[in-house]
This record gives sequence, C-alpha cells and structure tokens, in this order.
Amino acid sequence: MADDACLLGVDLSLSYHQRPVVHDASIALRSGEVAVLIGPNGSGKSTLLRALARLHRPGSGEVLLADGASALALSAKDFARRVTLLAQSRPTPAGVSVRDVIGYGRHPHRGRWRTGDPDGARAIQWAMAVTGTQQMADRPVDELSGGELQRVWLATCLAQDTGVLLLDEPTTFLDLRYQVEILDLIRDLADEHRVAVGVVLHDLNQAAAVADHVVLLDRGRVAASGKPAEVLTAQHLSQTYDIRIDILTDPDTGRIHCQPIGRHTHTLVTTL
Ligand SMILES: Nc1ncnc2c1ncn2[C@@H]1O[C@H](COP(=O)(O)OP(=O)(O)OP(=O)(O)O)[C@@H](O)[C@H]1O
Repeated sequence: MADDACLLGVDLSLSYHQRPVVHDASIALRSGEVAVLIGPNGSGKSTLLRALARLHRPGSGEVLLADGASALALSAKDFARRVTLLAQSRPTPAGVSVRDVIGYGRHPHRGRWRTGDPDGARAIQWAMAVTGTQQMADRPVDELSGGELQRVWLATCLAQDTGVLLLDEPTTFLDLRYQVEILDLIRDLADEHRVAVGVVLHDLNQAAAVADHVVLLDRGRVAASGKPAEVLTAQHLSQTYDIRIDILTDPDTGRIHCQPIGRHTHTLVTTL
C-alpha cells in the first residue's frame, strides 16, 4: 500500500469480453494531489478510471482504500460516500430539473426516506456556485447544451462530497472560460479541500498545468508515471503518440509546454 494513498489500483488487468485492454497498471491517488492520466485514444484511460470507481471488475489486481481494505468490501453506499466518478457520458433523464439532478449526488448521504442529510443543502449550493449552474437550476437537464450539461454532472459529483474525485475528460464540451475554471477548481479541491483527484485529460498542456503526478498509458500499459517533468518528456510523448512532440520549459516559471510538431507547425510558429 502506498504510504498516504486514498485509493490505489494495484497491478490492474482489465478486459472487455476476454479482450485485454489494460495490463498490470498501478496508480495511487493521494489526498491533496491531482493525478492526471494521459495517453492516446483507446489506450485504456477510461477503463482504468472505471475500475478505480468499481465500475469495471478487474481480471487480476485490486483496488484498495486508504486502510488497505479492498474497495469491493464496502457496500455500494459506503463506497459512494468516499469515491465519485464523472464519466465520459451519462444518460440524461428527461424532464428533471438541474437542481434535482445535482441533488442526486446526495443519495449516499441520505437515509431510506431521503432523510438525515443535514449537510445536503449546503453541499448542493456550493456545488452549484463553483460550477456556475445556479442560473439554470430550474431548467430541465435534457434542454441543456453539452457544456452546460457537463457542468451539471460535475456539480452532481461535487455535491456527493467525497474524498476521492475521478473525472473523465471533464473539460470536454466546455468553452475556454469553463475549461480554465474547471482546472482551477480541480487544483483548489486538492489544495484547499485535500481531495484526491484522478483525472483523464487529452490536452497535455492542461495536464502539465494541473498535475502533481502524471500517468502515461500506451496501449494499456503504464509507459511512465511520476512528476510532470519526468513523464512529459519529448522521448516519452513522441514514442507514445507516434508524432514528434517538443517540450519547452519556461525558464522563469518552470512551466512545461508540449508542442506537437505537425507538417505545418514550423510555418505556423514563424508566422506568429
Ligand atoms: N464497452 C466496451 N466494450 C468493448 N470494448 C471496449 C469498451 N469500452 C472500451 N473498449 C475498448 O477498450 C480499449 C480502451 O478503451 P478506453 O475507453 O479505456 O480508452 P481511452 O484511453 O479512455 O480512450 P479515449 O481517449 O478514446 O477516450 C479500446 O480499445 C476500446 O475500444
């Protein structure tokens, strides 16, 4: 068990219909840290995240909680009090208001008759405030745009108020402002609320900006895992994405910038 990990995937091998797609992958999510999963399409990022959320049963390996107990040993409700997942897509209920959908996040904290949740109203209000969803509270979710809906689902996860937050491509569909705000929010959740965040991102520069730890998946295997500067190297990325990717490091801030080199990149850079 990694020292202070809240949720740990150990040597996970994952398949669909006997077809292996993730091989012996390990990942540790720690309180107050953001772990970012990157890798090409189909490399197994979502499947690994789903296994951590207990939504994909491993062929071998295990998912452990902070005390070393198997995640499978918990009841569904107890697990949902500790871990939540913003999946890539969810069925959108028809005619249900944004406020009610966000309220679904409180389900694990409620008693059988939706009672006994003194923190519920505060948690929902906070989740709506930080995702900018208050203005749409009374609208039916099936009438929202893709980006609005993404923020509502994120709010639902936040209302669940778990110590572990798993996010699968949370910036998809979002305009630039909300992409930046969600990344800032992820950082704040780790820094100020000590949440352990595991997030799949495609944008390598977003990964560099927000990650404490990066896990690079290549065809279902962990190709590299460590601090951003250790993983986001030209060699690792060029090999995994099969395209030349240069790394520029800002001498003042140390900030890493990943620059994919396409056939027209040189022309573009000199024009700029
Ligand atoms: N429900 C499914 N049934 C069968 N195969 C699946 C299923 N979901 C995913 N796969 C396959 O498993 C492999 C890993 O998929 P996964 O969605 O985990 O990759 P990913 O890295 O998240 O990809 P992307 O970046 O495109 O979202 C892919 O080959 C994919 O085709």
